[in-house]
Amino acid sequence: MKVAVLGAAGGIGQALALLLKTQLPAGSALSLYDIAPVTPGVAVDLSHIPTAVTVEGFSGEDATPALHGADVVLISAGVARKPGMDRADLFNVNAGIVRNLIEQVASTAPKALIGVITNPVNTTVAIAAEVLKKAGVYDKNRLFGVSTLDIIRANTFVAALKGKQPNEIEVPVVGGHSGVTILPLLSQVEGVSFSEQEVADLTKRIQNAGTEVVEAKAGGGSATLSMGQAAARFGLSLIRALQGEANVVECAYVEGDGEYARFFSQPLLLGKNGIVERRPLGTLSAFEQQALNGMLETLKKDISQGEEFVK
Ligand SMILES: NC(=O)C1=CN([C@@H]2O[C@H](COP(=O)(O)OP(=O)(O)OC[C@H]3O[C@@H](n4cnc5c(N)ncnc54)[C@H](O)[C@@H]3O)[C@@H](O)[C@H]2O)C=CC1
Ligand SMILES: O=C([O-])CC(=O)C(=O)O
Repeated sequence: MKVAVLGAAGGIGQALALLLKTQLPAGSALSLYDIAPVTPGVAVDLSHIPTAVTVEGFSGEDATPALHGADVVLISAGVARKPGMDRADLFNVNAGIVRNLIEQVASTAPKALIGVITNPVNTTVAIAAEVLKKAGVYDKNRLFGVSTLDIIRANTFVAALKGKQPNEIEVPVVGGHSGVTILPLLSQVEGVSFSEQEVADLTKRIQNAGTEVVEAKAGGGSATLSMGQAAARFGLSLIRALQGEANVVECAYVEGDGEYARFFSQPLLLGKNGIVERRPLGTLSAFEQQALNGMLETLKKDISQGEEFVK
């Protein structure tokens, strides 16, 4: 299996590359690309770690040398937030970067499973879909917005509140990946229950967790290490599914049946061709139903901004 990371010299990219170098199955290939000239050096650095995963690094304007034969492409290229900014403020710079990189994926690795990390995810995934469509290679079962960070944060916060081990907790998080569009389904977490106040407070903390990191880093960027971990979890799940493992389920932001919005994060059964089954959201509490209704206008606006950008 070959995994390409685009944006590999950045904060997320380097953390992700390290985790993939140490956790991909033996015999895998890791291919790193970033516009930054340091990228081949990042690959040389990683290549000294004794695992059976080969590493190559490419820099400059052309991503295609990194993409040949890629089974999975994870994209974190672009700019990150500073305090006072919203994820949507990244659109002006990141929309063009994602369009350009997806055009190269479309021409070089059209069958790859693509995970978009670059913000604003609610919009960049719509851009990616439209670019792939224009190129005639769009398959909605192969394109994912990576929202795994919301899930691992939710697991951490719930475990801490309830005195559980973080690995015992799995919170489905649905919707999108910014502000009110992030909706943790706390009513579905097994083995714990919450007061109304706890639900309100936890939901708000999970929705604002990105901003919590941006403010704590005080102008030095946004979440990189936790996002590296989240992207590694998601990328490794894609690889396990591609290799035929059964029952690999992850939430991600994908095109579905449009019941709520064209793109929506929901639990997905993954397989050798990407999404095998979009799982229903299940029973929602009154709080969750209200939050779901309340997010749709924002989410739809974010999506149409991406669609319009490519038109
Ligand atoms: N989906 C999610 O949950 C999360 C998404 N993010 C987003 O991920 C993105 C990256 O964040 P960081 O790694 O912290 O930023 P960073 O600034 O540390 O790294 C970004 C990398 O992208 C590269 N880059 C810029 N333009 C490029 C281009 N045209 N082609 C190739 N590479 C290019 C830069 O050289 C840099 O190495 C941001 O948009 C951020 O908002 C961040 C955290 C969570
Ligand atoms: O908040 C940001 O800008 C980065 C991000 O998406 C997150 O940490 O969830």
